Amino acid sequence: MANQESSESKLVAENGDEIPAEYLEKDGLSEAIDIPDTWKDSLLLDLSLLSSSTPASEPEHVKLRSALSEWGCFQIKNHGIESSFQEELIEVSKQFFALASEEKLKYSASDVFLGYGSDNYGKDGQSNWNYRITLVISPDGKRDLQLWPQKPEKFRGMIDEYSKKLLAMTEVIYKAMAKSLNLEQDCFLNHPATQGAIVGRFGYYPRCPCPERVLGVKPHTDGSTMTIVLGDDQVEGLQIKKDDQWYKVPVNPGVLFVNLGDIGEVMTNGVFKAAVHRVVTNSSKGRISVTGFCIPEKKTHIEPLSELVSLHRPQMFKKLNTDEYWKIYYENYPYGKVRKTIDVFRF
Ligand SMILES: O=C(O)CCC(=O)C(=O)O
Ligand SMILES: [Fe+2]
Repeated sequence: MANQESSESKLVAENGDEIPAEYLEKDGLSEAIDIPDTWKDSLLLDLSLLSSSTPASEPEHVKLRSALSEWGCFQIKNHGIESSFQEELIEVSKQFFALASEEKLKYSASDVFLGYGSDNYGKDGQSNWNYRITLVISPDGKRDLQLWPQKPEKFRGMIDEYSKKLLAMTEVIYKAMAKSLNLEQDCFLNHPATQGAIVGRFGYYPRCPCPERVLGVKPHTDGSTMTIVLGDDQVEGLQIKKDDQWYKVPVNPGVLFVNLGDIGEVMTNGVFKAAVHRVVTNSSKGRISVTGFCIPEKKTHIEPLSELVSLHRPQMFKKLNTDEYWKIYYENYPYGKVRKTIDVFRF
């Protein structure tokens, strides 16, 4: 990864300079369309109808199952996080990115993934138009507080509070996923894939003079079990791909976006899909997002749940070791060789 000093100066193109070739997509971007109205409703779930006391017969479980099998993602409302809290977290994140470079660079790390920096890979067409700070936010014992910003003053407290809310939400969703598949309700929660950590990625996508050829994040699936995105409610940017067509994720105040990652697809033996997604840029507005990735522990072996393997549905993925998985993910992720790392583990 390029050093943080140079990555900090590269995005000055947002002020009208020429865009460095490393950000430019050779062939431009394929167009995205709105999600058809018929699907929009099916992809918006009411989390209050999916709490642990809800019987599996609740129709919202059918919606959940079909959203994850067809799209690998959905949006949630009535999740218990106040809109005012969401707005404040976006605002405080924005204030962090508005700080002087010198202050932000205090939190850069040698790690390819954690700390402050940008997805700057230095080769033509490979860099993403963003700044981000990535932190382990849960459980408390796995946090590296050296990387947690001291400014703005409220940031740490809000991250702490959000991590607790996220954890509670993931538990509800894992249980609902199990029920939607007629499985024992704790089968995901008790699985090693959900015992790791939640990593928070606070992202800033500056406005970009050439959104037709520059992406905030290139097409990928997440290396997570599940991911929850809190997006700016003023600016679109996230898009999902289904059957070779890109769709814009609608901006909906108070609503969160949930997608399955590669590990979730492996666990469910491909019954649920990891959503392929990307982030586009915008010529008039910058965008902020707060993404929570639920990732398994290092050196963990993951294979499909035996309940989802049968004569009719043979095992689709080999047992994977998370260290091996991440090695392949990082060898390929920025370079566009393998967009879905789990394809390597497919039978
Ligand atoms: O900013 C977003 O909306 C999503 C970011 C994302 O896909 C990622 O960091 O993996
Ligand atoms: Fe992602």
